[in-house]
Amino acid sequence: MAIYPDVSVNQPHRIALTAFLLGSVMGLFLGLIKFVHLKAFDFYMAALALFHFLEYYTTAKYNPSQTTEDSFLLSNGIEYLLCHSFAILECLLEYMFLPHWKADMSSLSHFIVVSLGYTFIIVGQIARTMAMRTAGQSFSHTVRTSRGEGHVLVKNGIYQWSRHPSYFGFFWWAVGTQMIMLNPLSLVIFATVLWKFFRQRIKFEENYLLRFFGRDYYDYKNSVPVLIPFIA
Ligand SMILES: C[S@@+](CC[C@H](N)C(=O)[O-])C[C@H]1O[C@@H](n2cnc3c(N)ncnc32)[C@H](O)[C@@H]1O
Repeated sequence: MAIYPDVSVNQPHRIALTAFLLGSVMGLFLGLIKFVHLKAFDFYMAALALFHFLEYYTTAKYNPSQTTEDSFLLSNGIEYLLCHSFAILECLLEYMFLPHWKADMSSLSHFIVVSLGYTFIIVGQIARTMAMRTAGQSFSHTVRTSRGEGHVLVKNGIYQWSRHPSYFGFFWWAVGTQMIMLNPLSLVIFATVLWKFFRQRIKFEENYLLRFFGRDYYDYKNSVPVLIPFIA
């Protein structure tokens, strides 16, 4: 088993450039927070850059042999790209036409939604990163259809609380990003698209987990929830 990521699928100049660009986006938007009115948009861009950086970093640290340039998860499908593009557009257009509504934190309802949003982002990111760390070699960005070397059933750590903690984290993180920006349309779109995606993915993934681990996975599945609403 390789200790370091395979350099042929982790070309150093590309990894360095991608990490540099993600760090620059994060630094730029965090640096601008002091000077802009719509601070939530800056936090969103910084959270997005941090999320993609951590996808690669955590894979490289805890599952090095399976790390590739795709571990940044920047090519995460057209729907993912469309959702984030729509969210940026919605945020900026609503701000253009309703600047006071968008950045108004004096109303109690805005305050509650935004505070919950930041909580979801933090909890979601921590859950996602902890899941990748705990699962280690058992984690893979694509669902395994055959049991690979080093793939063991993980039930410890954060997997005691949710049986799909990285999906739980991703879902709540994404919902939180739309809540902090007070993006009503994108909130509905993100929640619906991700809910459908994870419901189908969990069904598919669990079919294989039951084949790999049999009764052990069956018992685990029946005792630990997912913690995404209405996904049993
Ligand atoms: C993207 S990871 C997601 C893991 C898990 N669904 C989660 O949300 O943390 C997908 C891979 O994890 C593996 N996997 C999922 N749950 C697992 C568990 N409890 N133990 C070991 N492998 C697991 C699946 O076989 C699949 O190849």
